[in-house]
Amino acid sequence: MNRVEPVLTPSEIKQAEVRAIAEGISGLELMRRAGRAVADWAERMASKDAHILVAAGPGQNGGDGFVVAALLAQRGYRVSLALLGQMDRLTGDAAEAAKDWAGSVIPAEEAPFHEADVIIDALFGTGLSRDLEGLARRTVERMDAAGKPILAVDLPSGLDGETGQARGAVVRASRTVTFGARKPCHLLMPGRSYCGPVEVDDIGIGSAVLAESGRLFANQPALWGGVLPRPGLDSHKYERGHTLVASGGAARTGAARLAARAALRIGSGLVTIASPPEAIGVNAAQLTAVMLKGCDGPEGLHAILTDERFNSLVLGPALGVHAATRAMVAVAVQARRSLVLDADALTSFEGFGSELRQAFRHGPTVLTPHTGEFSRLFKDHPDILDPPSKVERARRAAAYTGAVVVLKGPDTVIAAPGGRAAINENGTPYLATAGSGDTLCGVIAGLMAQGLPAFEAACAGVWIHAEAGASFGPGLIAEDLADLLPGVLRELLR
Ligand SMILES: NC(=O)C1=CN([C@@H]2O[C@H](COP(=O)(O)OP(=O)(O)OC[C@H]3O[C@@H](n4cnc5c(N)ncnc54)[C@H](OP(=O)(O)O)[C@@H]3O)[C@@H](O)[C@H]2O)[C@@H](O)CC1
Ligand SMILES: Nc1ncnc2c1ncn2[C@@H]1O[C@H](COP(=O)(O)OP(=O)(O)O)[C@@H](O)[C@H]1O
Ligand SMILES: [K+]
Repeated sequence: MNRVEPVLTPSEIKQAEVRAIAEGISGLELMRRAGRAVADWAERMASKDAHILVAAGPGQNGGDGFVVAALLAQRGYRVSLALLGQMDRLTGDAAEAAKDWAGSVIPAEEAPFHEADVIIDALFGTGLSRDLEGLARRTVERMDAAGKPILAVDLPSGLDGETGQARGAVVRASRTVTFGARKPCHLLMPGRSYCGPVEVDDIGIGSAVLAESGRLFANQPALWGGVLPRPGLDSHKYERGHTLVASGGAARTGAARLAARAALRIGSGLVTIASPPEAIGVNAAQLTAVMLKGCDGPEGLHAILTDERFNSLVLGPALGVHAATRAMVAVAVQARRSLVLDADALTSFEGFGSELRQAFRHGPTVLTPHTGEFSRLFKDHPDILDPPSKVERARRAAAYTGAVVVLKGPDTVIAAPGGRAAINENGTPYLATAGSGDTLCGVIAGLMAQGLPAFEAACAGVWIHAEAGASFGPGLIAEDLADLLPGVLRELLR
């Protein structure tokens, strides 16, 4: 299993750079290594007679560009360099690196992007601090419109390194070479879609990066693979947990069954559907290994939960948006079982979001809203909804509720109340299909039933669910997902 991959924000990578410099390497040497890493990748993109155009910006990202230009010229390429800004305004290591470049410097407004075979985008990196306007914006737009292969230095210019949002205009890169660690913009949408494949070059700051990391990670098996449940030789089913999934009324039972089957497939020893009396017949007709119990509203749930063996619950899928659903959540919270809340269990709190303040701090709880549910749930909380970073929004929701928050989408973010967070990236758009979220709830609840802590269960559940979907691809429907889980588990547990 590979190592846990930290993701560093622009300010954290800056700290790591400072730390590395304090430990003895010079800033200029870091810049030279960064430039060399980019030049090596440029060589893989360009034929020997290629014309390579480096677009350098006014800061240290531009400094990297000067190093790349000088190296590629030394290696025999036809290289031109266009500068956004003035040579005599370059500062720090960039001013030093610019001395390596003996060629002419073309003003950015005259950069011949159309004549290049490969463009090196060294306009802006982690230091972009506001929306692009005027010449900076026009330069990014012209570079993009040229339709040439673009190799981005650190990140595609115009992307906000922390949020992954476009700031006015963005370069669409064919490949990106970044330094030390990936930044949030390489994983979050829409940023990820502008980067192309992202190469991380250590440039000698690996240990400094690790020292500055600790709060944000790429969601990969290395993060949670070590705690995945493995039944012992003498395990019996109750040791593998008993998941309870609440079903909706007679016309709304499918979502619960999707969640229940997924919980069973991921390894929960037993799974029971708690069904309203009028839906027992419908549910019974379609269940085999999953068990069934009558459950009439909050009182019914309370009665079932007197059996301590139900250790993990799913509430929400097709449960109905009303006060009774809120009351069922209250019963579940009182019972202090592992709890996954989704869909209607979240939407029922629209306008009642304040009731969630620290509501889940006593028991392991995971909330799995998609963007719409998230906005409804916290509509009276601009402090949670407003931050431009999806990671920050999920973290604030987690801190507010005391639950692990899984903010779903193509770049699902999982955040714990203490600030630990992970970004998922192994999904497929084919997961955008009805009932796929219900299955995810079952996977997470089934993992918690087997003893995984909420954050690890949520991270593992999101990754496994996405991997299952991606392994199927086109034509995927939610019914397929549970039966794809064994294949993913088999690989993970090898
Ligand atoms: N960290 C590391 O380990 C290493 C980092 N390295 C490299 O350093 C890069 C970070 O350098 P950086 O901090 O100088 O930032 P950078 O992206 O060049 O931009 C700042 C410049 O842009 C300007 N500016 C900003 N916004 C603007 C706008 N909207 N429109 C117009 N101008 C705007 C801003 O000017 P000002 O805001 O002062 O007006 C300033 O001049 C990093 O991405 C990596 O490539 C490597 O060399 C080695 C190891
Ligand atoms: N474009 C996408 N790429 C990857 N995963 C996606 C994409 N769109 C949706 N998903 C995933 O599909 C699932 C959809 O869940 P949800 O919106 O709750 O669906 P439903 O309510 O129909 O069950 C989530 O796990 C989400 O992360
Ligand atoms: K760049």
